[in-house]
Amino acid sequence: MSQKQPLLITTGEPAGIGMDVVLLLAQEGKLQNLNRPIWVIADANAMQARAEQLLATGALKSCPTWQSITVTPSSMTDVNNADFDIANNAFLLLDVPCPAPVQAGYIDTKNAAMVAKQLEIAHQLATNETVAAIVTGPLQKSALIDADIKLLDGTMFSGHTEFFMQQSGCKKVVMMLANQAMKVALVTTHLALRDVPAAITADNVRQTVQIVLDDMQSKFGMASPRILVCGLNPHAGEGGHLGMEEIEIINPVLQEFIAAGVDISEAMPADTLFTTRHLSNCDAVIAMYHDQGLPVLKSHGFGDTVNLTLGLPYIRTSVDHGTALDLAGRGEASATSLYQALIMANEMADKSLTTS
Ligand SMILES: NC(=O)c1ccc[n+]([C@@H]2O[C@H](COP(=O)([O-])OP(=O)(O)OC[C@H]3O[C@@H](n4cnc5c(N)ncnc54)[C@H](O)[C@@H]3O)[C@@H](O)[C@H]2O)c1
Ligand SMILES: N[C@H](C(=O)O)[C@H](O)COP(=O)(O)O
Repeated sequence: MSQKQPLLITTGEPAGIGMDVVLLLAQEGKLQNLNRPIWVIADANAMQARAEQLLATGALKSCPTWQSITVTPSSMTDVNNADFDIANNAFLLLDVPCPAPVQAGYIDTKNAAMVAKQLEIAHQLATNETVAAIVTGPLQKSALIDADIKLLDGTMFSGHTEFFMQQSGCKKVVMMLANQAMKVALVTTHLALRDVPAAITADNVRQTVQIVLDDMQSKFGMASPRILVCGLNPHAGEGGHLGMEEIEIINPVLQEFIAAGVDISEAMPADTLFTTRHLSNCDAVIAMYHDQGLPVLKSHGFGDTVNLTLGLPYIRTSVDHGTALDLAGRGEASATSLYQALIMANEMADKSLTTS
């Protein structure tokens, strides 16, 4: 095996495009050019079936080769000692079987536990440093919720970000999405819009800014990042006439950072923050909620964007897209976001080797 630790891909929802994009990158030789072994968690039979489906569409010209190993909690030692023939295989497949048959494009909630299992294994392998980073494929949050799969604290499964945060014992992590045009970090993540205002607390804003500052340095090598912050309300509250969160909560916290010499703005109107003049003079934007920041970012590079979690004890990057059930097995899914997520994880892993 190569001396470098592997990058671990979870393929997520088996009915979605997670396995498709792995197979497409393998065909292009893009899993093999990263200089690290690639491990992939999936159902081995479903992976074989998806490859045959993609061969039938013509999207795959020939079937990539991979080596397979069965994974159970008791076989983790085998995984750690896997003798992976990297020269002749695109990836090592960690086989986690699905209890129900997999049909591309059609969710079966009986397979939701297998999706959660992928994340548990990934967390375990990243925590014990068997793998250098986790790169997640898309899962269908509603399938896990419908199957009554909960986060560690007993609340509804809301996403990878919250899952890895709780598994790692972190009180707070930050979702950031990044592409060539911008980096956007979020104060709140997968929360109903009506619950957002209550979650905009001084502690939440302060912890978000601190994690962004720390990880912009440790993960992107920026010692003094320039950060712009969105207000919560239209026109950043219009001087208090359209909401008081900016005056009472957000700006007092931002002023603490400004006083400490951090290059950060006070709350700005979100509609004009995302303009070229401002973006060209900043390294990261902090948005208050999911659909304040992510639509702008994705409209500037859906397919070339990486989702990453800041504040975790290990590296986790992800695709920018969902399960795309309409494209699964059809050979029409783009694998560029997975490739960008792998490149970013690889660079961060190399960087942590040189700085540790
Ligand atoms: N990383 C993740 O796990 C992740 C990310 C986003 C959404 N989701 C989940 O995915 C499910 C479906 O979400 P959605 O429909 O909002 O978003 P989606 O990204 O699955 O699909 C939105 C549109 O983009 C297209 N698309 C998506 N990925 C593509 C690709 N690789 N190449 C070409 N076209 C692509 C789809 O065909 C669809 O038209 C939801 O359960 C959502 O929570 C998961
Ligand atoms: N909010 C993410 C996005 O829009 O791409 C997506 O839902 C994935 O979130 P997790 O990485 O937490 O599953």
